[in-house]
Amino acid sequence: MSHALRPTVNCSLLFTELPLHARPAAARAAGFEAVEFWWPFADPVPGDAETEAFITAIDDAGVRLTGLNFFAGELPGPDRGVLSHPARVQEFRDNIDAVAGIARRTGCTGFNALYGRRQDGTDPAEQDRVALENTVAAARALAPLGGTVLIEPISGADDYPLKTAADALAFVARARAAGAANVALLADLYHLAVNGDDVAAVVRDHAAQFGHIQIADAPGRGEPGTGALPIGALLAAARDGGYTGHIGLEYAPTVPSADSFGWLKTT
Ligand SMILES: O=C(O)C(=O)CO
Repeated sequence: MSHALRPTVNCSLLFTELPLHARPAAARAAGFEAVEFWWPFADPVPGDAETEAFITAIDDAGVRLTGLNFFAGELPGPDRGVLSHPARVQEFRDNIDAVAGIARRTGCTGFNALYGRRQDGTDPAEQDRVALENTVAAARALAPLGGTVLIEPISGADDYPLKTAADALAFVARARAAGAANVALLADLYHLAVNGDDVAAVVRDHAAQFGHIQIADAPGRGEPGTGALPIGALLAAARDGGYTGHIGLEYAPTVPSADSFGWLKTT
């Protein structure tokens, strides 16, 4: 990237041609210094050997882990997060400890807690209450490690209640009012655009408060240049607006992953 914004490669969408543990090294070979992952294990609490293998893959590759999603149920799949699921509170709470353990070992500080879809037969207000309590618990556990709990509007599921930046910012404000200062919006420019948000206005008005930015082009979720989103201009505006964090490259490449970075030279 031709500006000061720093890329981090989302190894849950990029380099999926390779086994999970080979992806950090592939990102390094492509010239990157940082990676992020969706929760890379099937269970909320992985075994010690699984955890070690994951951390070793990152350490051996010589990259930094900058972002990690909390356990999100089946993703992609029916769940898209469990933060607001009353029946899954124990799984989420157990997962907080597992995430904190990885944070301690890796220095990772960005943790995406996907909200989850509305559940048939469950009062939305009850889901929102559970999400708030879980968020506060996660924020408290990660604060001593310098961690931030990220709240992300996503697209592709009508019953996922956080669709716009305003939706997520309202929830962030509630978490902060409940005492969790280390909670922030994850502005995924692709999801916001697909959901019809005014992405330029969101960046203009809130860039300095973003906890993290992720990018993919829209439509299609491919690498920048495969759709119509003015990603270069949006990232420049984010920088001008005071955003200094990483940029998560969270796209599904339309070409082999290693060949999908040409756009970086001109962005
Ligand atoms: O589910 C998705 O599409 C995500 O972006 C998760 O981080």
